[in-house]
Amino acid sequence: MAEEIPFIELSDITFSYPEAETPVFSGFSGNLPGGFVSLAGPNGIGKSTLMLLAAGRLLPQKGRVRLLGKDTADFADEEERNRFASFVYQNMEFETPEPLEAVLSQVYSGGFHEKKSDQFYKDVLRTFGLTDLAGRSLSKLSKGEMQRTLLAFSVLYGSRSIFMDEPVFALEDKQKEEALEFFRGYSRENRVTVYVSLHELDLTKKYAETVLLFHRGHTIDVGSPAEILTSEALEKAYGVPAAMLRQKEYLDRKKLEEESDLLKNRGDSE
Ligand SMILES: Nc1ncnc2c1ncn2[C@@H]1O[C@H](COP(=O)(O)OP(=O)(O)OP(=O)(O)O)[C@@H](O)[C@H]1O
Repeated sequence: MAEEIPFIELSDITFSYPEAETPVFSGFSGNLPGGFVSLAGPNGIGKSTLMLLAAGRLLPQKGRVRLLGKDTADFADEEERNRFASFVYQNMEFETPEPLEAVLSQVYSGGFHEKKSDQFYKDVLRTFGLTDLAGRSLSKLSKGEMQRTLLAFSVLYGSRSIFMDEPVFALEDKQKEEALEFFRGYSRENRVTVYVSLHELDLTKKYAETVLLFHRGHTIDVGSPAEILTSEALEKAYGVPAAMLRQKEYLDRKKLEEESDLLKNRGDSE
């Protein structure tokens, strides 16, 4: 039987940000699975960096990263890289005055879905609550509306995998659940791997097929949420009693909101 290719294969990678004192990863190796996968673990442990490396947005200084068997250093161009993976960053802004509907349809028509259908397009807009915003200029969207737009972009674009860094923190609770439910179904039905970093463990428990729990010293526990997210493992990973994790989630959410406000204010004053 042919051996199955791991979704992500990290071989002895070392990665440091410019001018950082310590590398985020040093001589790290491991295979990570596909499916609908949530990344959990303390702040600054390397969840975003791992996704950026896997999606070919960053390259390691040493070692190799393979995504679906392809060395991320060997993408012929941006188009090939985007065909393999799209990336939803934590804070993205668009200054274009174009209406949402025009940009969404450009993303769909210029994207990688082989068969395009009006019904699918409409369903995506409806799922993310964008139908009534179709005429709104992208630069006039609220934070939550922008996050819903980015989620729709990632689905309409049709890459073989989607990486998303804290993509739902500004949404209302019901919208978060609807979005994650949709991505789980989309991932299964279309065999598209979706990696999502989420600071809310309850959402990971409810929706993820697989969780990656990052520990200091770069071990990553991999398995189903029920297997991995035990009180003992969480206390070890986060270094706080499991009962305090809700308070931590609240603080993480505040931090994400503050960072995003800071960025917006900076953009507004420029
Ligand atoms: N652009 C950058 N320049 C320098 N250092 C960075 C940069 N981005 C991240 N880092 C550092 O790299 C380390 C890993 O960061 P990363 O963002 O991957 O962690 P994370 O687990 O996603 O954290 P969080 O949960 O807070 O988003 C941290 O020490 C962080 O401060």
